[in-house]
Amino acid sequence: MTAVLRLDGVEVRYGSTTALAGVDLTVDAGERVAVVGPSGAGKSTLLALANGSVTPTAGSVQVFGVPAGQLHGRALRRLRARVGTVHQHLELVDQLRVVHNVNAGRLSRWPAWRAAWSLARPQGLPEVLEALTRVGLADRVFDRTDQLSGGQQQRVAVARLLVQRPDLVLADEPASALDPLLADRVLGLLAEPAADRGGALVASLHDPALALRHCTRVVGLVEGRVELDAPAGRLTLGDLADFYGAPR
Ligand SMILES: Nc1ncnc2c1ncn2[C@@H]1O[C@H](COP(=O)(O)OP(=O)(O)OP(=O)(O)O)[C@@H](O)[C@H]1O
Repeated sequence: MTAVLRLDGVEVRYGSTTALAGVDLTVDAGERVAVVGPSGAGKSTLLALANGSVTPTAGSVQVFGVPAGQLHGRALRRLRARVGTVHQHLELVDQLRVVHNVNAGRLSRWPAWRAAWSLARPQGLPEVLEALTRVGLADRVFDRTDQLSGGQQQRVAVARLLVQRPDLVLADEPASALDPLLADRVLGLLAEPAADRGGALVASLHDPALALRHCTRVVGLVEGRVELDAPAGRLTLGDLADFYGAPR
């Protein structure tokens, strides 16, 4: 079986900073992986490798069996359509209405004329409304995105991913601005491709309880190295507190 994501001996350096050092990690279909670790441990860098926005200084990264970073043209677009990211900084266009930001999730599947036409007359509205309903924002579809709160904008980014329908979901702190009920709802949505379509979820999560509730596996990074890799079912909140070195 081809792994959804495979990192072999990966190192990433930004100038004199080593963000990841000798990381080996294989994520198989159906897995929901929580990436945990202190601030600066390399979690975002790991996710960025998986969507090709960062290339390794050493080692190799394969996504669905294909070397990421070595693709061009149609093959690259095909891979990008299968990988959906909820970025830590969301990457929404503030001045656009919510509908346009959600539709951005499927631009790679649309011809250029349809994408351009959609700015004047939004295309595929039923699917956009369905995605927004699932994140609890159906009533904000035509609002300007910068009029939404931080947590609402985070849910727009999740709705954008839902209309994309990716197989591999990469989520960088996707619930950081959400209340506990919404956080659970959003994690459930992000886990669907892993549960239903043979995809996978890799999510950076600072909340250990969310990680244990929604993920099948926990990978812990410390200073760019994998220091913990265990099935979520074998870990307790106390284990994760120990991992972070928190007093219990
Ligand atoms: N573009 C960059 N240029 C220089 N250094 C960077 C860059 N991106 C990340 N780093 C450094 O790489 C290391 C890992 O950063 P990364 O963002 O992957 O950590 P993180 O675990 O996601 O942190 P956080 O939990 O605070 O988001 C840090 O020391 C960071 O300062």
